[in-house]
Amino acid sequence: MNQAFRAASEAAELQQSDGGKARTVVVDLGNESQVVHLPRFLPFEDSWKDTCYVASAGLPGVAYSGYKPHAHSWDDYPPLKDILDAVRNALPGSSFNSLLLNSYKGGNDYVGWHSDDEKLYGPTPEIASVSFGCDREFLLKKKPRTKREGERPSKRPKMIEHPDQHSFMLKHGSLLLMQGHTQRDWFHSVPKRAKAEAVRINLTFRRVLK
Ligand SMILES: O=C(O)CCC(=O)C(=O)O
Ligand SMILES: [Fe+2]
Repeated sequence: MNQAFRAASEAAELQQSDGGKARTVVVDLGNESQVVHLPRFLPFEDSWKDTCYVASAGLPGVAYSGYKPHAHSWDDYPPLKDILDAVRNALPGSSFNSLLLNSYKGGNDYVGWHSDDEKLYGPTPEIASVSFGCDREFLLKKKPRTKREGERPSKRPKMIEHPDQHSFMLKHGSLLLMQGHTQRDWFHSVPKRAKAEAVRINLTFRRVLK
């Protein structure tokens, strides 16, 4: 048995001493070949980093919810750069220069109501959201109406009434674009869903102003 196998099977024994809960399986394939399977090598809760931030060089740092993510370079993640290129091709004229990756390990992972209205995205941020993995619902809810600076009361009755809630099922490979005053006037969220068992990865491409 070579060194790597020995290390793996020792780890397997360790796991098996855990009341058999980890269900490590060591399969002797014969002829000095074997496979060791540790389904719970890392605890499910913290086996994967939940977020990752990628940005072009020279941009100011991003901070949200008291969290200041380290800015990785596009060269660190060539597949993410490829997706950025695909998004740019699909949306000519767009100028995304950063990306926030969120992973949802299952239906208990969620993003509460918020808007991405940080100053560094400017007054009308364009945000392109690409989803992979488990389908999850994405909700939009209109913010309570407050009178904006310099706004005069309108005398004309509103002709078009728009609904103040929307729901989108974001499927694997989908693209959702938030534009205009969506961040100023709307909240969005991805609520918990008991039935969503599989992992979902969401990428939001944004433009950080210099
Ligand atoms: O996961 C999603 O679809 C949305 C994520 C989001 O709202 C965010 O990263 O700000
Ligand atoms: Fe968001």
